[in-house]
Amino acid sequence: MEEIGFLGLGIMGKAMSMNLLSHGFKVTVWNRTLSRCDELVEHGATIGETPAAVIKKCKYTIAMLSDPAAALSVVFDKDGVLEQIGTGKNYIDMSTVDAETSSKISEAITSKGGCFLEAPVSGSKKPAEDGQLVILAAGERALYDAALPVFDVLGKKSFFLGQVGNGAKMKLVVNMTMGSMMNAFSEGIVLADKSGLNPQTLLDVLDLGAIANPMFKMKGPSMIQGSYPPAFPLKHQQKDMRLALALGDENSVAMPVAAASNEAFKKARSMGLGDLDFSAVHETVASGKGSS
Ligand SMILES: NC(=O)C1=CN([C@@H]2O[C@H](COP(=O)(O)OP(=O)(O)OC[C@H]3O[C@@H](n4cnc5c(N)ncnc54)[C@H](OP(=O)(O)O)[C@@H]3O)[C@@H](O)[C@H]2O)C=CC1
Ligand SMILES: O=CC(=O)O
Repeated sequence: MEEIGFLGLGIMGKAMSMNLLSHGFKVTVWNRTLSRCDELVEHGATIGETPAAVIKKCKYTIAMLSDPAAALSVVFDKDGVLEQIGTGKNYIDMSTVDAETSSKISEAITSKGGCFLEAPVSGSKKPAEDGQLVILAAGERALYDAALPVFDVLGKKSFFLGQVGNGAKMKLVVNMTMGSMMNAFSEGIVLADKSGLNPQTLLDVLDLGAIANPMFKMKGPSMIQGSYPPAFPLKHQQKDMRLALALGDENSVAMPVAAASNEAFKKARSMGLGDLDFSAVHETVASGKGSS
C-alpha cells in the first residue's frame, strides 16, 4: 500500500500511526494541535499542514478523532478533507461516532468520487500500541479489502459489517455494554470495601469466576488505589453512552442500566474527571458524591 495519511494524533492516533511507521509504512500526519506531530516526525513521519494537504498527498487517509463534531469539522471545514477528495482517493474514519455522522461523511466523500469506509475500533491505548485492536468496518467493500494490510498491523481481527452505519452501531453497542459493566464493577469495589471486605480479594474472586474479563483485571488494581491514568478518556466513554442511548431511542429499546450509567459518567464529568480514564467513574461512588 502507498503512503498512508493519518489525521488525529490523540491517545489512539499516536499509537496507531507509530505502529504503522514501525511496520515500514510511510505515514504523513496531521493534528489540530500541530506540535503533537513532532514525536511522530522523530520516528520518520512527514507532516501535512492541513487535512486537505494530507488527502492531496496520500491515496489512503485514516482519521482518528474525538467525536462527531471533530469528525465532521475535519471533513467539511476550510482546508478539510472534502477540498481534495475525489476519484482514486480513499478515506477511512476510525473515530467512534454515530451512524448519522458517518453517513453524512460517506455521502459527501462518495458524491465527489472518493471511497469511504468507517472502521471504529474496540480496544484501548495498550491494544493500539500492541496492534491488537478489533476493527469494526463498514462501507465500501473494495476499500476494506485494500486496507487489510493496514488493519492487520493495527488489529488482531477485522470484521466487515456491511453498509455504512453498521460499524458505528456495533462500536456503540459494545461501549454501552462496557460502560455499564464499569459502573457495576465500581459499585462492587466500593460495596466490598465499605462492608469490611478486602477489595483486592474481590478482584481475585472475580478473576476466577464466570465474569472474569480483561477490563476488570487491568483496571481493578489502579481503581482500588484511586489512580486513573487516561487510556480511554471518561469524556469519550460518556459520549459513547450518549450516542448509544440515542440509538436505543431510535429503535425503541429500553436501556435503564445504560441510562443510569450515563448519569454516573455525567456526574464524573461534572466533578472534573473527564480527561481521566473512564474507570474514574469509580470516584462517583467511592467519594460518596454519587447521585444514588
Ligand atoms: N482511547 C481509547 O481507549 C479509545 C478511543 N476510541 C475512540 O477513538 C477516538 C479518539 O480517541 P482518543 O485518541 O482516546 O482521544 P484523544 O482525546 O486522546 O484525541 C482526540 C483527537 O481528536 C482531535 N480533535 C478533537 N477535536 C477536534 C476538532 N474539532 N478538530 C480537529 N481535531 C480534533 C484532537 O486534536 P488535539 O490534539 O488538537 O486536541 C486529538 O487528535 C474517539 O472517538 C474515541 O472514542 C476508540 C477505542 C479506544
Ligand atoms: O472505546 C474504548 C475501548 O476500550 O474500546
